[in-house]
Amino acid sequence: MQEAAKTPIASPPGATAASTDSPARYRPSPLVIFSACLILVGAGGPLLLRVYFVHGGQRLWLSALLQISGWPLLLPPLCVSLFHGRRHGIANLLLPPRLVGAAAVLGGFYAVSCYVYAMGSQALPLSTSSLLLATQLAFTAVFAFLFVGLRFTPFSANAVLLLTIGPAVLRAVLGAAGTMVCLLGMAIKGDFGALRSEAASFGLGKTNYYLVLVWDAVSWQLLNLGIMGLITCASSLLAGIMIAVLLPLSQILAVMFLHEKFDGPKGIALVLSLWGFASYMYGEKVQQKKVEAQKSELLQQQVASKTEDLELAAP
Ligand SMILES: Nc1ncnc2[nH]cnc12
Repeated sequence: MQEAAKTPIASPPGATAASTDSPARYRPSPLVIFSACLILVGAGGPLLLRVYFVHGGQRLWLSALLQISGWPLLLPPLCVSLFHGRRHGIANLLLPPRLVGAAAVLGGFYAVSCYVYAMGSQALPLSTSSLLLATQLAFTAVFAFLFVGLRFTPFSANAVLLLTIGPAVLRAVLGAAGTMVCLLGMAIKGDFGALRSEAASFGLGKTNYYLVLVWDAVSWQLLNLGIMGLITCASSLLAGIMIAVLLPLSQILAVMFLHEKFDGPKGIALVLSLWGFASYMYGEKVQQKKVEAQKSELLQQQVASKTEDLELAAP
């Protein structure tokens, strides 16, 4: 998308390469569409976390764990990728230990950030905590501006190829490290002992208590998988935009399932986020048209110079 437009040498793996002789049209790749859908389905993560608190849940480390612990869901597709990639040599599939170490440290910070998000979700209505989630876009935009103005070289193109497997591995490492921190926090705070009594007194019943926990963990994982997919296949900016799009969706879900009020400021936030999304899409279209126009101009110049050469060479 936007970052891809700045990288004329290689497109990100998920971008549908437009051939030079096809009409100038941008089509998001199936992977990009799939990742965007995962983010929309992942809206269930913040919703179910709020359901947990609204109906009597109180354990903060447990709710941080829910946001992280779905990472084993990545293992089956990861094993399939590794199995398919084995003919390129197992050494090529292993990530450098320093990178794995860095992901593990980040996993620790991730656990703390999930704990803080859980505090927000406990104290605030879903529509307000979603508003905070959407502010990620501002940070993403700044970091995308700082780091992603880089052009693709053969080395970074190779890195993109490696990264098609890398993010899933890194996410699993991040999740495993974060899970350890949350389990430790749960043990210290006595969450394991409190689980049974919390389930027994849960407003929606014992079975629903466990269902809420399981589906919340799954939803958060889908949300984060979608975010990672968009970052890898399109751009971090588009990922940020999609997270911001979760805002109106969360507001609608909050009104429907949690009977939250829909007041003026929330309406303004909703209009602004939809406007921002539309503006991004429009900008993408304009940018893509410019790139395609440059491409076809270049093609015409090449054809003209070839014709000239042929005319000169003719007897
Ligand atoms: N991507 C994310 N954003 C905010 N909170 C989260 N908790 C788990 N994943 C999260």
